[in-house]
Amino acid sequence: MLEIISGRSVKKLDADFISDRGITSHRLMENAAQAFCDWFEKKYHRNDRIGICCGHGNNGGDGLAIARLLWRKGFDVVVFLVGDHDNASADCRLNRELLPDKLPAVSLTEEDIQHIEFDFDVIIDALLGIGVNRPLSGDFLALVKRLNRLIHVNKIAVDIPSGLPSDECVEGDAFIADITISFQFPKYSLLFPEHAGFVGHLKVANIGISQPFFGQFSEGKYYLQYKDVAKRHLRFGRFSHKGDFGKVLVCGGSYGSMGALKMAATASLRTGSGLVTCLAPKCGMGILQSSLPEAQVLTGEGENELAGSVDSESLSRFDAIGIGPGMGTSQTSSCFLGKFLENYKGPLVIDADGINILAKQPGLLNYLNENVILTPHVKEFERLVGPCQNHKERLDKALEFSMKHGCILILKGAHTAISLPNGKQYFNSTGNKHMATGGSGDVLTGMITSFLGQGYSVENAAVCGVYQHGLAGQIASKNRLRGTIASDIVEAIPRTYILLKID
Ligand SMILES: NC(=O)C1=CN([C@@H]2O[C@H](COP(=O)(O)OP(=O)(O)OC[C@H]3O[C@@H](n4cnc5c(N)ncnc54)[C@H](O)[C@@H]3O)[C@@H](O)[C@H]2O)[C@H](O)CC1
Ligand SMILES: [K+]
Repeated sequence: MLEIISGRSVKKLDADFISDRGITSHRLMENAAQAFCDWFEKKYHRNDRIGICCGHGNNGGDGLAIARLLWRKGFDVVVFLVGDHDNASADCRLNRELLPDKLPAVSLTEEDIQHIEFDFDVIIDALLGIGVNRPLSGDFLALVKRLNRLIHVNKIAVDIPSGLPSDECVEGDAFIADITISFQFPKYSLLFPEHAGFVGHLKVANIGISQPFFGQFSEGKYYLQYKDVAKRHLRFGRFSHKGDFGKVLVCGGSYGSMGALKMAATASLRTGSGLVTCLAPKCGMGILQSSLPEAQVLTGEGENELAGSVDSESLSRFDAIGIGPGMGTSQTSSCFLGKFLENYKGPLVIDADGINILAKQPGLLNYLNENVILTPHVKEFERLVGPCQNHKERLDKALEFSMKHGCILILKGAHTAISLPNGKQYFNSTGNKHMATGGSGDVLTGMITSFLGQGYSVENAAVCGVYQHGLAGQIASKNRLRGTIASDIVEAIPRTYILLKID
């Protein structure tokens, strides 16, 4: 797993790594530049015209090293220098001295920036990195604004788009990148939805700092990787039977919202559950039986919404339960949820209207425990904890909530955050914008419920569910783009197992 550490710890991390390995800071910068160029070379052509904008700190140093390496490989490169290069950082200065004589390097003043022509196919932003300590102004601001106005140019940020602080929300302007190549781990603020428009597509480049080094600086925040997820999966043997794959119950649905329950139940089946039962109001019987013949259907007391109660003995027959999709938030459904929480203490996912009911009846929060996973999207989360000013505050509150109530909280979004009661937070690296479609959350509920039913720990069910849900979204949207619907995500779940090499 990639540790996400704060900007203020990066300098110390670099210094410790350098002294431990007996290398120079220049070498580490060279590694960073090389990692960038290895990626760049695969994507761009020698006849692309490349402008590299370099500040006077180490981010600028990275830019200058990148310019030299690309030039040596035969790329058409021009360097623009901005900032106080008379007082540049040592490695920035050294890389400036190492620039080949023939490589054009132009110092820009605020005045030049307004008039100079930027006729490039690619702009590389190495103006400011994690050392930014104030909003952009002067020549930096002028250049960033100018670059942001350029069209038909591919814009790439080195480490972080210039102007974005590494751990906080931006104030003022920042470089708008199509792609951000962040070194070693994604800087925390690159995961904020407020910054999505600046970051573009996020890639992480390994610059050779080993994981044990990160361990010493751990702040309990991690970016999920393929291999971290694969190893959390349980393996089933040749003689496994459907009982081993778990019996799960998905509860919810109401008149006009039965599709949500159907989606969750189908996702449980596609994730591998041995037996899936739906518990719905009476109006759901025909719909569910005919649209999902593989599932069993139980109906509760209510005609159009879940009503009354189910005794604890009946509930204890299931290995895991998911509750909430499409259930509505009426008084009747709220009473149903209250009685359900009183009677069921096993592995549980609460989603959608289940969460909305908890928000309306905070007394029910007392039923949360270490077996429970909550999966709110941003609006549901704010109903639960109150309005937040920005995503950073949301993430802090999510962790607080999880620690206070002893349950797992999954805050859904572009980099879904899984908060654990032990204070750790995992950030998802899979998924894309095409998953922002009705029913996508119900699919996640079904997947996590399925993993719980298969005997995964709550943490592993949450991690595998979130990661694989994103992967299924990527597969589903590959040839459908904005035409992707939630059922396509369900259909793609089996292929995530192929990618993860898990049968
Ligand atoms: N392990 C790694 O991740 C490595 C990262 N590297 C790169 O180094 C930068 C961080 O470098 P640093 O010198 O600390 O900071 P900056 O380059 O961002 O520049 C700081 C410099 O700029 C001044 N400054 C701050 N804010 C502003 C502003 N708004 N306007 C103008 N000037 C500003 C500040 O006073 C300093 O003088 C990291 O992001 C990576 O790109 C290394 O290459 C090695 C490994
Ligand atoms: K940058």
